[in-house]
Amino acid sequence: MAGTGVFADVLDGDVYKYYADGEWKKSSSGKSVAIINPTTRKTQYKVQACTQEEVNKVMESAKTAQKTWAKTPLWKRAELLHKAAAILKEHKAPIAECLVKEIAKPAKDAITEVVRSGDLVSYTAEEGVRILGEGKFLVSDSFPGNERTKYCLTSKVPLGVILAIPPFNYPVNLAVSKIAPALIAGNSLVLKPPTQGAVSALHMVHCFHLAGFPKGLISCVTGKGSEIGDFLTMHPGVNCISFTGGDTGIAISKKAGMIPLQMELGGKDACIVLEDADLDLVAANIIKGGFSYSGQRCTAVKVVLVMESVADVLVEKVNEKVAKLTVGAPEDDCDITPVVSESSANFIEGLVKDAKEKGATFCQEYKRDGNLIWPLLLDNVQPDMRIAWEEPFGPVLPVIRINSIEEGIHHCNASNFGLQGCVFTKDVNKAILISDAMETGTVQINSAPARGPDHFPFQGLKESGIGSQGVTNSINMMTKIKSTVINLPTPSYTMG
Ligand SMILES: NC(=O)C1=CN([C@@H]2O[C@H](COP(=O)(O)OP(=O)(O)OC[C@H]3O[C@@H](n4cnc5c(N)ncnc54)[C@H](OP(=O)(O)O)[C@@H]3O)[C@@H](O)[C@H]2O)C=CC1
Ligand SMILES: O=C(O)[C@H](O)COP(=O)(O)O
Repeated sequence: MAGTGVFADVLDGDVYKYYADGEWKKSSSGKSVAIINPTTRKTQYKVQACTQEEVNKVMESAKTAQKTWAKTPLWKRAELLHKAAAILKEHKAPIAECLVKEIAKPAKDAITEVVRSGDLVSYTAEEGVRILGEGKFLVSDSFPGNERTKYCLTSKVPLGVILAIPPFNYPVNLAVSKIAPALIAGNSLVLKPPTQGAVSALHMVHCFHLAGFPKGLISCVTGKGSEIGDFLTMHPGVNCISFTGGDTGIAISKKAGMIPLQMELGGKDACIVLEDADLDLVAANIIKGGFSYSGQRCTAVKVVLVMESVADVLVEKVNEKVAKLTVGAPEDDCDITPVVSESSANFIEGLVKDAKEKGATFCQEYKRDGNLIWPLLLDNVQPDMRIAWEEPFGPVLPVIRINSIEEGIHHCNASNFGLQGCVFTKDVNKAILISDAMETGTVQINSAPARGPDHFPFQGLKESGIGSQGVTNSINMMTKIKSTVINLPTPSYTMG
């Protein structure tokens, strides 16, 4: 159970502690931040509201710990990560329990998130050993005007202190996707978990603690992003920020100093459906892509662009499946569970009302109880409706009927976002042309968008992000190239 057994140290009375210098601590602020259970809408947990002074101390320890960690052999760093991964998986049940309570993730998906996270940590350890164990050897005579007098040796070196800020929807997985590459590459890491999801993240951090990482190498400071966020992201001790979330990331990019940024932001992933598509496959993917975790995935299908000639049949097939979705509590493993907060539910409702006023066809009756919103397909959505462009982050999916492929591509590319998209057709040649024309970081052919498997490159164009993640890209992003050049007094040619 959360906060008990091996996790007892994390809890003090009814407030979870923060993690600094290898210890669980109470904040000197004497204040806490409440985490509201999206289902009961009552306070479920409380976390420390850390102070700026505490953040300063964490940054200092992170800097000191990193210097020693960078001198720790790569195989030893990998060994500790494998240990943490095993502990994480062993304790999947209490961590999943937190995910259910603080972000209303369906019970089975919560377990999957923790197991997937353990696998990600192990995979990163292995990948790190491979790619960080290799460098480059260059010789000078390949560049015009040079003799073979210079040998250049390159290797990848750590950046220093990495600040990781994940969002509420995958507070464990999107935290370890930053922690593991940072650590294997020889960096230290400061985690600022999302408030909704903080307790799951604290339990995950405890698994790293139990694995025996050096003091100060990993820290976790809690508090509202709106209160300590700027102080963290503009802190001079931070050498790199890896952020996943919404528009906040755009503001951070403008404020951060001259440091590498990895930004994974919002999306409006389009699903383009051609006349020749297998409509049963499309309907199944729209359900999985649009409604899993109640649409609260950056990679959720967020607009369907279907050719008019097959639209009626597709909408009917999707509606049949929507009717079968179970709606209710995450503890009961329902398909559709309450969205993360009341303000999120209100925002979604605003989009629905706007679509109603402007004449969208409601395939189901709009129904809401607290934060629980029943799945809703909106047909005949027009470009003047907000839902055609905005990201609901909820179980409401717009369908726009199109008369040409160009119209579909135009709608996709007119979006401010450019995360992923998908196209359904049996004609692979058309699929490739459409994929090339779509201004998104990834296009899936005949499947819904997805970030996983976690070693695939994952990146957004435009307002969807900066840089690329996925295990290998994240390790590379959290390192820089260091060159050593050996200058010879006379040219030397191999076997010369
Ligand atoms: N492209 C991708 O890979 C993904 C993108 N997302 C996107 O994330 C959004 C949903 O997640 P959500 O958690 O609501 O996103 P937010 O942008 O609201 O929050 C993300 C994180 O930023 C923190 N934060 C808030 N304000 C600041 C600040 N001023 N400085 C620093 N950090 C701050 C939050 O903390 P706190 O909770 O305390 O406010 C949280 O940890 C959606 O737009 C979704 O598309 C989600 C998953 C993957
Ligand atoms: O927030 C998200 O959407 C996650 O990054 C999704 O991961 P997945 O597409 O692999 O479920």
